[in-house]
Amino acid sequence: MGLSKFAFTLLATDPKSMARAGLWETPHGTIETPAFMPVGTAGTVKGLTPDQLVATGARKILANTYHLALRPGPEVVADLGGLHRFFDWSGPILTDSGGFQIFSLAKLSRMTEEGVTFRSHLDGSALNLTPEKAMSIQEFLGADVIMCLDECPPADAPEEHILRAVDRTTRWAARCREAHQRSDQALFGIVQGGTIESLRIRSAEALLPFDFPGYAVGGLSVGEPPPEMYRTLEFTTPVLPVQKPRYLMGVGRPIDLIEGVLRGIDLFDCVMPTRNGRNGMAFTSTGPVRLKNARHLRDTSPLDAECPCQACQRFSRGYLRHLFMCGEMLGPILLTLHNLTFYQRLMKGLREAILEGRGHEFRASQLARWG
Ligand SMILES: CNc1nc2cc3c(=O)[nH]c(N)nc3c(CC[C@H]3O[C@@H](OC)[C@H](OC)[C@@H]3OC)c2[nH]1
Repeated sequence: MGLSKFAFTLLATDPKSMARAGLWETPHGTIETPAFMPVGTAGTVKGLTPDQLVATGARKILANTYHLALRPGPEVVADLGGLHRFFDWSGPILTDSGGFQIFSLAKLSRMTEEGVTFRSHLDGSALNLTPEKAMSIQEFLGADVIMCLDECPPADAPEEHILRAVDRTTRWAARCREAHQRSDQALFGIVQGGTIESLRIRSAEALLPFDFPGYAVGGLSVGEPPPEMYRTLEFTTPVLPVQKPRYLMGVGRPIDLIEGVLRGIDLFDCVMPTRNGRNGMAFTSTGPVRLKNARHLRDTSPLDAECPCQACQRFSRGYLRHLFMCGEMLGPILLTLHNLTFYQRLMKGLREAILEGRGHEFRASQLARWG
């Protein structure tokens, strides 16, 4: 059975929370969970070479179907050897189905039962994304983990809109399951339902019979208050299979990763460490640091004394600030390197705490230091 390639082994579950630590086998290596996946939208984590990315501790990255489907196009990526060859990444890769990006990026988009029609944000050309096309695109790209095409309603959508999105997402999941051919790829179902318990349960229960190798919690990190996201996880993850990985899409800040793990999430992705890094905002073990702030002008201290990354081991805060003030490209590169190292070290610490039975104490230990 092809999907035996995606065995997920639980190593420990925290006695006082839903936190778990596990090992997830993929055709491109084993992922230690909980894990954070850096976002690489157009086939690159902006500013980093693959070796630098490995140095941060990352073992899995994302590409993004919407961007690559438009440019250079799935067939071109396939002709160039597929995503792993394309950016010479030997680790696992996950792609999204593209539906979410279409709503956040495309100029015009319209959704019907058939699929989503939209105009490319690049050249305005009209495109049509159906569940079947989302499968063939992701098969051409060749990621290890691919996502169903789903409908992610805005956080403030009325309940009947969220209900319609849940049921369409379920119908599209059936079409994706039907259309997906490659047995060396794991197709994840995506649970919708906003922050409404009955609709989250409806969505999760409707996806269980498909026996997906993993389940994503979608429809969050779309503007809802964090406590609403946490509450939603509390009644959503228990409906999902214990023995399958759970992926919370688009999340989040460091505290959101901790709160998500404590509520049973295994995988995360977010642009925050890379995007904030490019803008001079660093996550550190004593809280966030805005490097463009004048207070760092003559600061000889490292960005984060506990961090093993190049930015912290070799340079002063004064130098890093200088790079940003001059618009030097080394600034964003070094802070991207640092922020991803911070996220990977955070997940490593959380995983070790869970393995030692003290996962539930991890939040307090971190918050005390972040100020
Ligand atoms: C920021 N908040 C957020 N909430 C989200 C909710 C959904 C959702 O319900 N369904 C789908 N299909 N995708 C979602 C996504 C996009 C994740 C992708 O966004 C990409 O980041 C730019 C990344 O791809 C490099 C990732 O692909 C795996 C969300 N992002």
